[in-house]
Amino acid sequence: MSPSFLLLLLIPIIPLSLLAILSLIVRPKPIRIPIKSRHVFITGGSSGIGLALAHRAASEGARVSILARSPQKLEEAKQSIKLATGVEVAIFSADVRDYDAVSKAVEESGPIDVLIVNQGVFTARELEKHSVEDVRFTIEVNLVGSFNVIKAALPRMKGREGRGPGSISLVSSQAGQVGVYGYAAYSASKFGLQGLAQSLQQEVVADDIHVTLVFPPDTDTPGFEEEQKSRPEVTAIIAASSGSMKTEEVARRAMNGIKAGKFTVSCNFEGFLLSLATTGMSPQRSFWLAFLEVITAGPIRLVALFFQWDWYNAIEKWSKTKNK
Ligand SMILES: NC(=O)C1=CN([C@@H]2O[C@H](COP(=O)(O)OP(=O)(O)OC[C@H]3O[C@@H](n4cnc5c(N)ncnc54)[C@H](OP(=O)(O)O)[C@@H]3O)[C@@H](O)[C@H]2O)C=CC1
Ligand SMILES: CCCCCCCCCCCCCCCC(=O)[C@@H](N)CO
Repeated sequence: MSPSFLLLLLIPIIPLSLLAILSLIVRPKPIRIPIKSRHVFITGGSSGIGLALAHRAASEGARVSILARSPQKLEEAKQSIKLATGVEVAIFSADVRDYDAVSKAVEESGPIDVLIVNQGVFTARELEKHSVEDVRFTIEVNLVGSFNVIKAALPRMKGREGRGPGSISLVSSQAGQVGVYGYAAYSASKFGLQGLAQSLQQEVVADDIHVTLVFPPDTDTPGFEEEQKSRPEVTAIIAASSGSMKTEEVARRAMNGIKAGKFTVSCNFEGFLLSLATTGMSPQRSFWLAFLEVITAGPIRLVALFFQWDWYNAIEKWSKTKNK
C-alpha cells in the first residue's frame, strides 16, 4: 500500500474519534420522559400553543391540568378537550404574577410530573413607543411569572419518588435566541428564560428532573393574530426569515422534544440553524447534535452574519421610506 493511501484511511479517524469522545462526555445523559398516565400541568393552557399541548397530552393518556387567567377561556378549553379526547382536564384560574394564587392551584392539582411553563404576552413595539407599564407587564408575565410557577411546583416535583423522570419545560421563542426590532421587552423576557433554564437544569438533575426550552417561530395562535394588528412592518419582515407555523405542528414538535428530554427544542429548519448558531454554553445530551455543533460552529457564524446583513439592509430601507 502506498503511504498516501494510508493517509487517506486516516481521514475518517478524526471525525470518528471526535464522535466517540463526544458520546462519552455529553451531559446530562440522554433521557426519555413518558407522558402516558402522568400528570401534565400547562400554564397558558387555555389558548394557542398551550391549548394544543393540552390536547396532545390528553390524547396521549396523561392527566392534564391547565392554568390561565380567564375562567371563561379555561371552561371553553376544557369542553373542547373533552369533546376531542373524552378527557376531563382540571382547570385553574390564576395570574402567574400572583405567587400565592399559583401556589394554591399547584397544591390543589396534585404532584406534577411534567410542568410546561407556556404562558406569555407579546406586543411588538419600538422601545421608545412602549410604555414603562407595558415593558414591566411583559417581563412580569413571561419571566417573573415563570419563576413563580416553577418555585411553586418544584418542592412537590422533587418529592415524587418512584414516579419516573420529571420534566420542567419552558416555551420561549426564536426572539429568545436573537434580538429582533420591536421585541426589546419581549426578547429580554425570553432571553431570561435561557439563564433560568441552564441554572435550573444543574440544580435539579440529581432529582431526575429534566429541563427543556422550546423556541417557536411565528405561530398562528389567537395571541399572534392580536399581535399582528400593531406589529411594526420591519418586525414582520425580520420574523418572516423563519416563516410561520401552525399551532398543532409547534405543539407536536414541542411534545416530541419534551419526551426526548432535549434541552433545546427548535420547531423548523430555520429554528434548527438558529439553535446551532446560538447554542453557546447550553447543555447537550445528544452526541450526534454535539458533533454537528462542533463542526458547524465557524460556518454557522458566517450564515448568521449574512442574516444580520439582510436584516440591517431591510431596516435601512424601511426607515428611509418611513421618514419621507
Ligand atoms: N404565537 C407566536 O407567534 C409565538 C408564541 N410564542 C410563545 O408561546 C407561548 C404561547 O403563546 P400563544 O399560544 O401564541 O399565546 P395566546 O395568547 O394564544 O395564549 C396565551 C395563554 O397564556 C395565558 N396567559 C397570559 N397571561 C397570563 C397570566 N398573566 N397568567 C396566567 N396565564 C396567562 C392566556 O390565558 P389568559 O389570557 O386567560 O390568562 C392563554 O392561555 C407564549 O409564551 C409566547 O411567547 C413563541 C413564539 C411564537
Ligand atoms: C444562523 C441562522 C439564522 C436562521 C434564521 C433565523 C431567523 C430568526 C427570526 C426570528 C423570528 C422571531 C419570531 C418571534 C415570534 C414571536 O415570538 C412572536 N410572534 C411573539 O409571540
